[in-house]
Amino acid sequence: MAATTSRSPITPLNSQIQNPNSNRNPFSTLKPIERRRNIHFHACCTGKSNSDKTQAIELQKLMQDSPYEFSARDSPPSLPRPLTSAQLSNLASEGSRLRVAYQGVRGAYSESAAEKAYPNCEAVPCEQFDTAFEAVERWLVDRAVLPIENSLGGSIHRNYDLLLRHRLHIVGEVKLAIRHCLLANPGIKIENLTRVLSHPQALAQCENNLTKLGLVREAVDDTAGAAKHVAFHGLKDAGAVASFTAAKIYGLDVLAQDIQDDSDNVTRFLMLAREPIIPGTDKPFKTSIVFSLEEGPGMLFKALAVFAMRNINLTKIESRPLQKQALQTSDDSVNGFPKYFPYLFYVDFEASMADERAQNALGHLKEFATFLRVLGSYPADNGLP
Ligand SMILES: O=C(O)C(=O)C[C@]1(C(=O)O)C=C[C@@H](O)C=C1
Repeated sequence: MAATTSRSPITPLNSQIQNPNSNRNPFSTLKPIERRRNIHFHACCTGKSNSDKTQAIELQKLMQDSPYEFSARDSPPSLPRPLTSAQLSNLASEGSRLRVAYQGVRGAYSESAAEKAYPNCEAVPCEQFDTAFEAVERWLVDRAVLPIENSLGGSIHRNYDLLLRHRLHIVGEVKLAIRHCLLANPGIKIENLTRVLSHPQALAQCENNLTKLGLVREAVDDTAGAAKHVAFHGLKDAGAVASFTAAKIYGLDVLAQDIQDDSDNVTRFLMLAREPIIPGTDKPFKTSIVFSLEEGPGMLFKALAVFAMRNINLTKIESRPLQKQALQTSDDSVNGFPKYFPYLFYVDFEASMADERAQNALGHLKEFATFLRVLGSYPADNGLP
């Protein structure tokens, strides 16, 4: 995978999570155990070493005792420890174990994506997407792997917004084939089910099949969390849409496999880091940017033309409302409402920032964009999902 450049200390974006004495050195002063802003890390991890395994077994016992999510607040000693300088120097060498944050609990697709992106990594579960971003910013982990779009369900808007709010860099992408199963407690049959729990994206990807089964959908934080909930509560009327792996972890039966509405169900995940990678031209690269434009006829057309005229292929465009911007002046509004809403445009294109065409295109775009940020330039995942 792509190597990082030198790992200079970062300043956390939000002063609430910055130690005032930190002097910008994350090792000397950041205290991850003192949780602020209500950060919850799931304490279980994919233990592979002996000590990790012992820890994982202990945590499993605790989880069995309690049907509720086990969080750092409940047991501070099991919080992920800050990286040591020795670990950091190891990170530069091939095959070292990176700590990679993902959203969800064990058995989530995001965990598989993290392991696909970084094969020897220690996948660190986080309750929310924001937590995963913050875990990287606070040097608790090295990377985050987060879903950004799915071939059936479309964009994961929350992560687009978080990409802008946080200052992490996209350092890679990984595509994962998503094969959903309908899971239930042992002995429960499909006809016993009245409702089904899962992540909203997963429910959307199985929309037609779940409608045919007449099941009421209930949204939860992640697919594996749904499986865990069904198992721990011994639910008889509810199933979960989750992975085969989640069925094994939580001891559920697989009532149906491949229940996604289309067999080609692929989610694209982004790999995020504190430092950007140095873009190359030795292999296919992609670049992700976000920009805003003045309101006016043809502005978006003009913006996209900077790529077309240089023969740069766009692979994705997403628009999101520009939040927290003051509403337009009264001259611009009709009956007290703004005449238009300001938008941000997220664009992915097939070129490296090391490519002169990309540099010229962005130079051109800057001439009339009101805001422009490069989110990352990274090797494209053109392999089989
Ligand atoms: O809930 C999970 O298992 C996740 O990893 C999240 C997620 C998503 O947010 O899109 C990831 C892949 C699938 O598309 C469904 C759910």
